[in-house]
Amino acid sequence: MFLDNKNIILLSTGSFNPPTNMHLRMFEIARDHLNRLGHTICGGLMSPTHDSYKKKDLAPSLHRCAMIEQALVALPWVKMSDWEVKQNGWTRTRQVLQYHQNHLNMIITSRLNGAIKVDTSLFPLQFIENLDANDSNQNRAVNVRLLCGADLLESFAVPGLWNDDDIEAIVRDYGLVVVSRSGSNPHKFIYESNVLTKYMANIIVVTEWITNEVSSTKVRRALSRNESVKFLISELVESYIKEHGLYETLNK
Ligand SMILES: Nc1ncnc2c1ncn2[C@@H]1O[C@H](COP(=O)(O)OP(=O)(O)OP(=O)(O)O)[C@@H](O)[C@H]1O
Ligand SMILES: NC(=O)c1ccc[n+]([C@@H]2O[C@H](COP(=O)(O)O)[C@@H](O)[C@H]2O)c1
Ligand SMILES: [Zn+2]
Repeated sequence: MFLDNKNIILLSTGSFNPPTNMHLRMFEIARDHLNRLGHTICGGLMSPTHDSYKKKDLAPSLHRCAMIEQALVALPWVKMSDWEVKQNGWTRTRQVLQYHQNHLNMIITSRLNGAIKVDTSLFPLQFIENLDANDSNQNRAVNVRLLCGADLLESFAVPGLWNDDDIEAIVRDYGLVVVSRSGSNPHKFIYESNVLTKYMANIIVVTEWITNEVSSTKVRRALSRNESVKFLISELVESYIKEHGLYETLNK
């Protein structure tokens, strides 16, 4: 029932419309915290949601993927996964976790057998090299965990947004790493949920003491007003946005 796997890949899902410095910092904050708890962070994944995820002012995934790639130049231990955006429609987060965990298991098995050729590009080279150097099966097992902000956790309570089965499977089979966000109270939220309390051992709450309330919504608003977004998003992402004229006007 409890995830005792120490090797972790952090997977963050979201719109990333556009990716902000806080999306990147979440990975760093989580990695520091989990290292202290004795886990090994083998890598990170950012998985942008499909275009059919109807969200206001959502830029086409082609641009969101390109912006994530630009943002990740500064964070090479995290990779962008375009699997979600390549599907025929929106994919539920449980299935996103499942796909990436299966893919990872396949890589681990194939490296062990040294036989089948599997695409390893989603994961940092260092991680793949470590797999090859490590011949113990036990040490090779890696758990994909969902990395999210506290607002995403709290969205579990929005009626009709998440299947109860999915919530249970996510906390039971994958686990959560939740970064606090001002205005949220993840501990209280866990306490008020029976299923989250049942699996609380699989939920790691990371308090972000250096709070930073940058959000994609605020960045889009600043861009549409022709205000500076310097130090809120990476310079490469900013150049990409300007080059493609993104977020110049917003829907009312
Ligand atoms: N400032 C922040 N603190 C903690 N978590 C954050 C922060 N900004 C984003 N996140 C997390 O990043 C993930 C992706 O979120 P998302 O793409 O919705 O970004 P956002 O900045 O909240 O965008 P939007 O304003 O468009 O909702 C979510 O898990 C969200 O909780
Ligand atoms: N039922 C589900 O699996 C479910 C519901 C709502 C949002 N989500 C995901 O959570 C993320 C939320 O992103 P936003 O905060 O940008 O809306 C997206 O990646 C979305 O696909 C999943
Ligand atoms: Zn959001």
